[in-house]
This record gives sequence, C-alpha cells and structure tokens, in this order.
Amino acid sequence: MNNSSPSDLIIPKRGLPVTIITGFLGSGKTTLLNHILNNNQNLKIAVLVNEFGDIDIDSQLLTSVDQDMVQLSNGCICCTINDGLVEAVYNVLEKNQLIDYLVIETTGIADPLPIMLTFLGTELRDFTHLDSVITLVDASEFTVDHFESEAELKQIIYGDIILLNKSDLVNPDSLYQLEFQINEIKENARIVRCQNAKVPLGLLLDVGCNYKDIYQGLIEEEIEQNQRDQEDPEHHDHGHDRHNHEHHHHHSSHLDNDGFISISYYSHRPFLLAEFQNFLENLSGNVFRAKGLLWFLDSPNKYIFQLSGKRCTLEVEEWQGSAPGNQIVFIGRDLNRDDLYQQLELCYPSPATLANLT
Ligand SMILES: Nc1nc2c(ncn2[C@@H]2O[C@H](COP(=O)(O)OP(=O)(O)OP(=O)(O)O)[C@@H](O)[C@H]2O)c(=O)[nH]1
Repeated sequence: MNNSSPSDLIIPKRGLPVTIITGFLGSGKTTLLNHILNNNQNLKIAVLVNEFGDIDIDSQLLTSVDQDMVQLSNGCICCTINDGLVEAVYNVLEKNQLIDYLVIETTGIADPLPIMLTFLGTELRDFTHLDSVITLVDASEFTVDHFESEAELKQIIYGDIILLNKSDLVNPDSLYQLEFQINEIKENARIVRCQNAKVPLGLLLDVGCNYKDIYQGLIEEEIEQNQRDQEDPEHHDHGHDRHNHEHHHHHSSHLDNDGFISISYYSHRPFLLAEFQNFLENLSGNVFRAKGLLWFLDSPNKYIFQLSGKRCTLEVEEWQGSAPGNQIVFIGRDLNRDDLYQQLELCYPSPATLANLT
C-alpha cells in the first residue's frame, strides 16, 4: 500500500483535477469528504455537494469548508444536475482562481454517469480533468439485490476506486464475500477496505485512474449532442418536466430516483429525548436513511442525528451561533409525510410538562 502523505501530493497543471465521490445512501460519502478536507494540507479544494432533500444537512456537517463550497440543488439527477453542474463549476472557478482540486459529492441515489459525462463531453473538458470516481460501499448494508436500485449498481460499475467502508461493522469473512460480489459486478475492481473512509489521500486524489475506454462511445455521443445543443439552443430544454422530457442525457429507470423520496421536517420547538427515541423505535422500515440536527428540551446542545439502514447515532455538539431548532431529512420508499409529521408531533412536551418547567 502506498502510504504517501497528503503533503506529497503534487497536482500537475493539466486542467483542474476532479474527483467524483459517489455511493449509496449512508455509505460514507460525507465522511470521506470530511477526511479529505481535514487532511489535504496544501491543496485548495473546492467542493460541490448535491443533496437529495430540501434541507442542506450535508454542508452543515462538513467540518472544514470555506466560501468555495457550493451547494448544488436537488433535482432530476440525470439532467438538471448537468445544467447546474457546468454553472456551479464556473462559479467555483470565478470565485477563486487558485483552486487546486475539485471534489463532487453526489446524492446517494445518483447514477454517476451523467455527472462524469458532463466533465468529459461538455465544454468543461477543456479546463478540467476527471481524475477518478470513488464509490463508497457500506459493508454492513450492501445487499446482492442492490436495494433494487439501478443507481447503486451503476455506482459500482462506474467506480474507479471502490471503498469498502464500515469494515468495523462486519467480520473478515463477510468482507471477503462482499469483495467477491463487487468483483462479479465489476471485474478487477480496485477495492480498498476502510473504516470511516480513512484512506491515505495519496491513494485517492490525483491517481489518474478514470478509465474512459469503457464508455468512450457515450462520451462521443455527449460531445455531439452538446454541439447540437449549442447550434440549436431551443432544443435544449432547461425547464423540462423531469418525468417526461426528451432530453438526451443518459438515463432510464432511475428517473424516479429508484422510487426513493425525501421528506424534510423543520421546527423551532425542542423535542423530548425519550419521546424521540420512542419515535425511532416505531419508525417505519421504509425509512432507509435519515439525518438531521436536533434540539432537545433536556439539553442545551445540538444533536447530530444519523440513521443509516438499521443503525442510528446521536452525536452531541454545541449550537455555535445558529439558533436551536430541528431539521431532519427522511429518505425512503413509500413514505407518508402526514404519518411522519404526526409521529414527530408526539415528540414535543405537553403543555403540562412545559408549565411544570417554568
Ligand atoms: N461504524 C461506522 N460508521 C460509519 C463509517 N463511515 C461512516 N459512518 C457513519 O455512517 C453514517 C452515514 O455516513 P455519511 O458519511 O453521512 O454517509 P453519506 O454517504 O454521505 O450519506 P447520504 O447523505 O445518505 O448520501 C454516519 O453516521 C457516519 O458517521 C464507518 O466506517 N464505520
């Protein structure tokens, strides 16, 4: 294993190097991004984060971000992101000419191909250089049916480096099995086992291992289509209906985000911790992923709430500047907003409890 330290990284000047971080819901993408941002030392890294959900939780969980950070909005990942992506990259470059590196975190249900093609087949290819696609796989949750998600499968197929993350949660035999299964999806996959995505940055950044040959035809199609779009901009419909558009980008059944939907929740009243725990115990199995910042009557602190598959954590931090409140995003299939909201309403203290406190 190459143990080069981040300070050994010398990024050649051949266009802004770009790394795309992808991986299924809760697999550890933001954890990896934090690892990169906290250990990059000399590199000035710009970050683009795309979230599935109206509330921008991820950017609030990045520990070391400056003004170069740009949040991409939610949308039909296969197309809207492409229009927004070119613009967002320009924004980043305009803000700061001295950026050494660009890292993009996709949503957990994104097919990375359209994002890759945006770098390889549009005007971005003139001044950026796609270094690699890193795919996180949650060793404790990965299933052979890939959560019935086409995007999850594509993330592995197009991953140049697969990080088999959360290796602490499974035994070595299972890790071996998982490696076998991943290799069945992608022959000779470059797999690195890790915990909390802690991999030496020399193995991840500026590794030049984006193997374009396997989708060269798609790149050429993309280039041709972009040329046609430029000649006839009317044809390029930016405000399209995401479920019924004739846009050229490469997508198919993941148009509905593989059936995943997100529900966001805000409030400015504190929950009761015990009631919230009760809420979690009774939470529908259809909620695959949830994350948020929570305020409890019982504590002056901020709680970072993470639910990924069957696992759930609450980490304590200080509010530091921001006003206390609750922000949660739930992601899953067949979720019912009214039911969720009603259950959350039960997490608040009753008027009698509040009266007793004053
Ligand atoms: N036990 C364990 N937990 C981990 C590891 N890596 C990440 N986690 C936890 O898994 C949860 C999800 O991690 P994130 O980095 O937010 O995952 P993500 O891929 O960005 O998730 P999305 O926001 O759904 O796209 C968090 O609670 C992390 O602390 C690991 O190696 N071991």
